[in-house]
Amino acid sequence: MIHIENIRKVYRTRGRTVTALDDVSLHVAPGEVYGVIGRSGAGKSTLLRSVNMLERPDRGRVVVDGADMLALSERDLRVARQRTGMIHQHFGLLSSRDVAGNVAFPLEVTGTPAKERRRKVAELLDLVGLGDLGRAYPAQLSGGQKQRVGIARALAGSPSVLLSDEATSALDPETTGSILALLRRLNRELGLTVLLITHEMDVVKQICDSAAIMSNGRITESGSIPELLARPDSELARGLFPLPPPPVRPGTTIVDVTFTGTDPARFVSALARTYAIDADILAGAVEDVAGSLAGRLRLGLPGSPDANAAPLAHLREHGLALEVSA
Ligand SMILES: Nc1ncnc2c1ncn2[C@@H]1O[C@H](COP(=O)(O)OP(=O)(O)OP(=O)(O)O)[C@@H](O)[C@H]1O
Repeated sequence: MIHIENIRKVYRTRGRTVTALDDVSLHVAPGEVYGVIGRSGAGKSTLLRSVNMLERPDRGRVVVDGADMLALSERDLRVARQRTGMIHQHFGLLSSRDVAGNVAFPLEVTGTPAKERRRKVAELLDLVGLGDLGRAYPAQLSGGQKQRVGIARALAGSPSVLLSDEATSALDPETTGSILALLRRLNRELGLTVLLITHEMDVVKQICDSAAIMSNGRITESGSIPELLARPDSELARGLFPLPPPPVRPGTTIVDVTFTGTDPARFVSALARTYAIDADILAGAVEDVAGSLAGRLRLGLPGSPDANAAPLAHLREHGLALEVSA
């Protein structure tokens, strides 16, 4: 649905040169919720804005729903942008217009007749749970309600793709949860593909099917969440399930096991059953990630890593990612 290939973007301002995107490629499949996570300045906004050409990459290729975005004329680009809705951290609502007027705005721009506009606005407000707030003004709304208006407006052009620019960063955790649940529902019910950028691991944990980690204008890790968690030394796993530094325990093998879709009790009891090992559980973080159980568990196995070669191989053979320290 979104194919970004080897894009590069360099900003040059007053003698300063910043490479915001350094050979970035990303592939978002139709119907998935894809999160790009990274620190401030990593290049996330530039990447997101390159999808609908709010920023034009210096080179590379961006294809959205079959349209080669860099090759489009201004007119065709306007049409392609309507198929790509966008929501923002600070909502971007017009304070002089009521809720219905804000949602109607893109429909006015594209010349939708008034009657059709009214029908569509009512339908969109119902969809985002604001059916009775059409006459309210943005100043009268909570942050969560404002973002719902932003989402309704972004969906006015019946887009196939929704771009979310830190949409929950200005919201408290509970409201964040309800907006993410709404995005997930729209993703499932409308088949909407969602590409979001965030600096919060919790957002990835709550709704993403796939993710990429960005740092200094580059993508350091990308793939589906189970794929990423299965990688040895996964940066995403460490971010999602932080554990304290490993303790020093002479004569013990410390192993951090990352798992997804497995009940951790199963591999701990398999070690006891097959190898008669009494593993100590030293730390752990287990959560529901995108609907399945995932986490990291730190085990202490008696003996050196060499002495534990067979049980460690057994764990790896069962698809678990391990980080071993003595
Ligand atoms: N219009 C611009 N002109 C010059 N430099 C820019 C411009 N936009 C972004 N940059 C620089 O490009 C780099 C990447 O910025 P970008 O906003 O894409 O990162 P980000 O990961 O979204 O960070 P944040 O979460 O703080 O917005 C930063 O060093 C930033 O200062």
